[in-house]
Amino acid sequence: MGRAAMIIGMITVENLTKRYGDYTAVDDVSFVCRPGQVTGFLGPNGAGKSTTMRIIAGLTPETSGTALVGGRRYRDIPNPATQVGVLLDASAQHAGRTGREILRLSAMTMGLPMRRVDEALAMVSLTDEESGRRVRNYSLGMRQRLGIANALLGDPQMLILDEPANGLDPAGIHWMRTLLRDYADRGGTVLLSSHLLHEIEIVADDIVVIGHGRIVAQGTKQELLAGAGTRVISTNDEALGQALYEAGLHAAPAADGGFTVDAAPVDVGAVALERRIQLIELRPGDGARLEEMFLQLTQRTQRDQRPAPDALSFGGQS
Ligand SMILES: Nc1ncnc2c1ncn2[C@@H]1O[C@H](COP(=O)(O)OP(=O)(O)OP(=O)(O)O)[C@@H](O)[C@H]1O
Repeated sequence: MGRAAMIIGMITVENLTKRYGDYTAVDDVSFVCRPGQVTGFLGPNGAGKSTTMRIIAGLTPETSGTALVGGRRYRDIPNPATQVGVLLDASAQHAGRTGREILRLSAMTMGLPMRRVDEALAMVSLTDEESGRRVRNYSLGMRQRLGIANALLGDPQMLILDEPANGLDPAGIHWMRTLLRDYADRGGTVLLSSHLLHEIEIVADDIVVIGHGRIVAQGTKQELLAGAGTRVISTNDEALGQALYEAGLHAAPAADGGFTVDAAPVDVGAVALERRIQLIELRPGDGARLEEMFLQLTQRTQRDQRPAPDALSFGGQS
């Protein structure tokens, strides 16, 4: 494949840095979002997700580095909304207009036929009655749906969504996941941010974790979860802990009983078998370590300290 074919539909962020005075909001960030994949952009509040996405969407100038969509800077793309759909702040939509008016204006700006407005409204399940109401009377969930409709209006190849699940109820969140999965399965590229690990874990193929402006982990979901070791619970955890220790395996007690062990399930099972310890549960770890890392990151953020990036580096390449 030639370089031109490779970059179609890719979002490429390279050594991106954004400083506000002395404060570095985004610090040498690099990652790639690929067609057919949902890339989850995960980080606690204030980590730099929105700033990175605003730079990608051409709304905030970078201090250094590059952010390209389909090989070009956003502001160099003619009629960009037909290439990349963006939802950054659902509450920023004009409160005095109706949902339908907002979409009609966008369609006109993009030179799209008005039937796209109905198609986009149908895609996000906003009824005629709802789309005829003024946005100031919308719930946050309805604003998110309208924002997603706006992002999808130009039938773009790429989507950039900042915390789109905010304000959605469980059914709404399920609906959005299905929509994003289908969109990616049809070859679309999705960059999706969230401050909730669980939300990202369910829908994303690739995960980029950011804290204090820096990437602290990135890779495919499998890669990041593969490092999660083995979860084991037995009828005699005291004996199991001793046996694992003697076998030279590092085992950390888990909050809900048993251990998370830095080894493959087959090795943990072998130790238990040798000591005739009955197991109740033996399975690959479920991202506990990713969760632990993310929790540390969140706690550090709340204490407003800078983390030592090395102490947090995890799994795949960073
Ligand atoms: N215009 C600005 N001037 C000064 N500092 C800013 C500006 N915009 C963002 N910041 C700071 O940059 C940091 C990153 O903010 P950003 O909004 O990108 O984080 P985030 O990961 O999107 O968080 P959240 O989940 O809370 O939206 C924050 O500390 C924020 O206060």
